[in-house]
Amino acid sequence: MKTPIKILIGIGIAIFFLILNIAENESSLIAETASMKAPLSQQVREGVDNNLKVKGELNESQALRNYFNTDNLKESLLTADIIIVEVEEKYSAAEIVVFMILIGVMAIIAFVLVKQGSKQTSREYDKMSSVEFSTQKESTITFADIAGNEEAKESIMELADFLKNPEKYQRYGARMPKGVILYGPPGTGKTLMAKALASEAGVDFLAVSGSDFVQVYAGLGAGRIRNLFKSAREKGKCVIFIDEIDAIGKKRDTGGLGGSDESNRTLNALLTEMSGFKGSEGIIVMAATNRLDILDEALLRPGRFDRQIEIGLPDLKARQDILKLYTQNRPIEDTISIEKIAQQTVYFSGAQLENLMNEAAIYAARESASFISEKHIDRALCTVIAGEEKKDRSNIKEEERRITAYHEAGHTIAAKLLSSENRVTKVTIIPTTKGAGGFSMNIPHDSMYHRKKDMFHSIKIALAGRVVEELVFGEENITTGARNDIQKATEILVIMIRQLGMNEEVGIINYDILMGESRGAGERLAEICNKEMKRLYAETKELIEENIHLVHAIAGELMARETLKEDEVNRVINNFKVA
Ligand SMILES: Nc1ncnc2c1ncn2[C@@H]1O[C@H](COP(=O)(O)OP(=O)(O)OP(=O)(O)O)[C@@H](O)[C@H]1O
Ligand SMILES: [Zn+2]
Repeated sequence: MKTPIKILIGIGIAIFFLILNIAENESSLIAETASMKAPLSQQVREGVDNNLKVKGELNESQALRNYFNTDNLKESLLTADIIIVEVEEKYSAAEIVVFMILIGVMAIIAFVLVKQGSKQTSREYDKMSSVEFSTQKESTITFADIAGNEEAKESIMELADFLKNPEKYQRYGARMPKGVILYGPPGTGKTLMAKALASEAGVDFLAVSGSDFVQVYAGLGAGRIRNLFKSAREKGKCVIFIDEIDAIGKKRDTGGLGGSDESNRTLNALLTEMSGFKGSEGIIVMAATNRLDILDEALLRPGRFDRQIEIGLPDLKARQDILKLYTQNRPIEDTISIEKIAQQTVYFSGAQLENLMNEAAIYAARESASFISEKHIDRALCTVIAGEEKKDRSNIKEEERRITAYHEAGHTIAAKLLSSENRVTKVTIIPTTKGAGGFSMNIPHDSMYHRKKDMFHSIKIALAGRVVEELVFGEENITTGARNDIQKATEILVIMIRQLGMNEEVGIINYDILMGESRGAGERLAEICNKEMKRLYAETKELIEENIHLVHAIAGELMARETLKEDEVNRVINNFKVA
């Protein structure tokens, strides 16, 4: 862009001088002698009168020559009977031609510049709207390269089968899922999963990032989406992978701030494209995000990203598997215990574990050591944890793990004791996207109605985390970990009391309807809710106190193994029943 700027400056200077020139030529006087109308002499003299410039053409008349020396030129000329004509000095034909050529040249330059610019923008536009995705035919990554996350792997393997044998599913009228969202913390292998799916199914892999679609030019994002799907269709079967889907798929603004218009348009294009292709076409769109909760609901509807798979941080066992994977092809000293490293790397993601082994390898290489030894790994641990005092940090972590283990054990034991129908399918102390720790429970119930007693049970199960914290660590050491639990318990209780007529004192009244008329009911309701909650908390505490041995057992197992599956939970509890 350098030459055009220089040309522009040149043109500017030319215009400036031209204007100056025109201004100078304004209102000149031409004096002629009466006898001689046409000036003969080449000599020109100028005089100034009342700011008027007088140009006299000198001919033989000596008189005129003298007049230039007087003060009052115009008057003197007139009294001397010299005709003066006041004229706008005309440009000569040559001057006009030059002037026109100049304007012409300028116009041409301007035209070329504009055209060049627009060509460049349109070229840029073309380049941008044709997304530069990385395509890989049968990328080399397979499911064998991914450790941990067994459940997620299983459901993605299912998809691979869908892609490989669509006929098998079509025969039964099964609809192939179009979109899958992988969600979870960064570096947990979401991209790996998508790549493995493509390679396992032997199809192309089209990878883009959501942030590629956030563009300055209006409509560009939407254009890129359309192009992406166009090339996908041309390829036939393929996996489209959209990393950071949240960049385009954030909840749409209903407030209508102009700024979000563009991303709305991109999101709409994506939704349209996804409804546009048939499942049988063999295209699967995979998207990854760190946060499922900020995505627009429209994205998660059936026919779009209707499968959501959580990819969590690895637990102890998964960390061991990942570490094994990354020590496989490295010279590791025999004395190194993978299990011990796994224990030291609580809350590490797969990417961090990979990084850890890589750093250790670098340290070993620097020393030209024959093996990667414990000291290299220790040093690498410090580097990866970056700056923080390793010892302190692992102490904090240990305490955190203990608290989380007991808190989750509380939920688990309460769930198992309150109803034999309750199944605890999984407990973990590895943070999930839903918060620290994780506890999942299946209650086989009639989904149409919830019984009053089930609702009370749900509240107690929610409170049990806090109850255990209080019982085991003391009232002063209770933590913020119960925030979501308290929210959930409150929500259930308030609905029971305000809307469902499940509290004798309040009666069978919908307080949301009544509220407008009776002021002060709010305070009374708050009092009743509080009283109810206190009762439920006390009952939960009693239940837990009687069974604290079970809590200790589950917490102990959790600290040792981080994640317990259903059968392991049942085994721990049953051990006590038999004894
Ligand atoms: N479960 C795993 N097994 C093996 N390697 C893993 C695993 N998880 C992560 N890694 C390593 O971490 C790297 C980064 O993983 P990946 O890019 O798939 O994470 P991601 O979840 O997509 O992260 P982000 O959210 O940051 O995009 C991988 O290339 C791999 O080396
Ligand atoms: Zn909890």
